[in-house]
Amino acid sequence: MAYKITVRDLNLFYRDLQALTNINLDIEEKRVTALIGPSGCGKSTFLRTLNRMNDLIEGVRVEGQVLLDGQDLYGPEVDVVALRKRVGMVFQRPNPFPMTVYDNVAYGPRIHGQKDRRVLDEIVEKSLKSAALWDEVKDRLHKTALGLSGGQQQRLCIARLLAVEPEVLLMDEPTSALDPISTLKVEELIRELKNNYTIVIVTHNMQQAARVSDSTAFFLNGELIEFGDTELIFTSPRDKRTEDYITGRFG
Ligand SMILES: Nc1ncnc2c1ncn2[C@@H]1O[C@H](COP(=O)(O)OP(=O)(O)OP(=O)(O)O)[C@@H](O)[C@H]1O
Repeated sequence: MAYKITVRDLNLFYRDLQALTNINLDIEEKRVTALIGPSGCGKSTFLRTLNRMNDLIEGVRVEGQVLLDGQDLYGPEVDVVALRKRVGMVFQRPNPFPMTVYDNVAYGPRIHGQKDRRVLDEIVEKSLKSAALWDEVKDRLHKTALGLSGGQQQRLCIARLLAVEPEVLLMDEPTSALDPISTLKVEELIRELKNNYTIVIVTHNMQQAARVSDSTAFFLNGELIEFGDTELIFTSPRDKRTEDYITGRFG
């Protein structure tokens, strides 16, 4: 089994508050890993350690190692901009830029120096197709992205990520602001995307974790309580706390 990301003895502090304690976890390549647990248990904090988004928060201190293809993300020579291109992130609320659909998707490639219109056209089409959005927007590429529905906007944000050819997609409750039909579309998309990408998703929705993920990690109070095959976690958890959570006894 190939591991894309390996986390070793990871601790994270927000000043005096320890938000993650001694996390050890291996994330498999081209699989979906779900992070579950009650509010405040550290899921989003952990997700952000995987592309150093926590660097943007004042007072954060990280100990331990996060290896991407064996290379420590927190090493001194790491180029954080290049890292975030390899490990992209989708947020709870879709956040398209106030520009056209086309320009949203072309934004990343342009920043990285791509100017050739034909190449950009190809990237935009390919990314929108990969995000299962092309058919819905091909006739409105040059209209504002803000006119799309919430679900379409979220898939556009995914297309925008795909345009810079990432390897890992981090998704922080990507469907929490969407209606049920848009949610199902994004879930379908996630299952498609894992053929080509390693995906880590935070979700509050147990059914969603069961539907989309291959592995599930259960966090509680900043600790990783249990990690394993999603089916096993949901049918025969080893830890009583995992069982209590997935059966809705708390959280
Ligand atoms: N920017 C921050 N500054 C200080 N403390 C923070 C910050 N972000 C999170 N925390 C704290 O770290 C702990 C973990 O928070 P985190 O947001 O990672 O949990 P979560 O499991 O993602 O929660 P939720 O499901 O509600 O989003 C909480 O105690 C939270 O208050």
